[in-house]
Amino acid sequence: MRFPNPFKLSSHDMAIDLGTVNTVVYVRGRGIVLNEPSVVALDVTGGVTKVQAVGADAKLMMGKTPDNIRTVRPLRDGVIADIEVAEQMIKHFIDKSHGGKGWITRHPDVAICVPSGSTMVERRAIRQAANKAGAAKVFLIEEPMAAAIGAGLPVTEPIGAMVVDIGGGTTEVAVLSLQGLAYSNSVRVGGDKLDDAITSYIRRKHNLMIGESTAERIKHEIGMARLPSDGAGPEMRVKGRDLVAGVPKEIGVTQAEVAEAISEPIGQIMQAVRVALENTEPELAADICDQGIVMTGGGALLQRIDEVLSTATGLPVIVADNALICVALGAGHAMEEPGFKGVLMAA
Ligand SMILES: Nc1ncnc2c1ncn2[C@@H]1O[C@H](COP(=O)(O)OP(=O)(O)OP(=O)(O)O)[C@@H](O)[C@H]1O
Repeated sequence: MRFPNPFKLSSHDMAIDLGTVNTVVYVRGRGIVLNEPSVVALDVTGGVTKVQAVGADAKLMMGKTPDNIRTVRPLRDGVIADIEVAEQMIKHFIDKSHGGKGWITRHPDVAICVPSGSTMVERRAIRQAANKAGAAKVFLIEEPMAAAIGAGLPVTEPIGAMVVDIGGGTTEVAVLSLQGLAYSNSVRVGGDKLDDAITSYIRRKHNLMIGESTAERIKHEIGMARLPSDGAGPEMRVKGRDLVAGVPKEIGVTQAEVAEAISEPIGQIMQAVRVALENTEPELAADICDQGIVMTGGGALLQRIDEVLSTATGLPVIVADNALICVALGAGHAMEEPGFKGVLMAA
């Protein structure tokens, strides 16, 4: 097993949070250099598959492509679902992070974040994809550990800390102490499940079919983890296809409806945290009682989710600064700082 020696590392070395929804890249000495959707658009004309666009450009095409173009998200639930497309995406992002030129003259060492609940097979797939994309050495770091380092928690000390990282595909709940995971649980419920719940609710209640991007926009604009205290809350105009008449239609959706729609997946996330607390050793539980719970990931930005978690657990809850990039920041610091080297796993 070899860990990256910080004195030998070159400025090409990087940490990648390869997320289900977003990929964030940290380059040694430069910090976060890229934050783009994990989406690839493929041109499949005449049986030959070519990459048409990656990242933000590909996301713009989602749900709007002609027959010969397919948009693909190569990760599902935090792990690789389509290895060939994932490789192309990683290669594109590595290349772009170095300005699109020259990096290939010195292959970088790469630290990649993996869900704590991922299997050996899933981890091997990530390592292979990174190697084929041009990485020299690949190190893995568990997402909750990276999130905790990125959030500035005292992971090297004998103090228990709890992190709840709500991503697009998974929610990671972990208790950390002394650079290790004392408890971890990864449930395959995250922002995507909230979007799906909004889509099904609007289909059922309003007979309107909406696209993935519209569901996500509704969540960002008026999504709330609990029913608004002032009645139905604000309304958003939403467009889609009427399932009965088969024509485009616009309706109004209220904040209370969205809160009702997402209540089930929110409940599943709360349940995962309760299970984690039940399984935490008493001394660590005492520390968590003092320090509270830190939330990271894009899902932590859902309005009032911190309040819901605090009510469900009776503990103080803090949403980390930079919640969306915490994992990549933490993985980057783990590569750069010798004090954290114990958290990197040789893949
Ligand atoms: N303001 C917001 N309100 C609600 N949800 C949000 C907000 N901002 C981002 N999100 C959601 O956060 C999710 C993306 O978070 P993040 O980038 O942490 O996930 P990821 O790393 O791609 O996923 P995973 O860790 O599961 O692989 C998306 O579902 C997105 O819709």
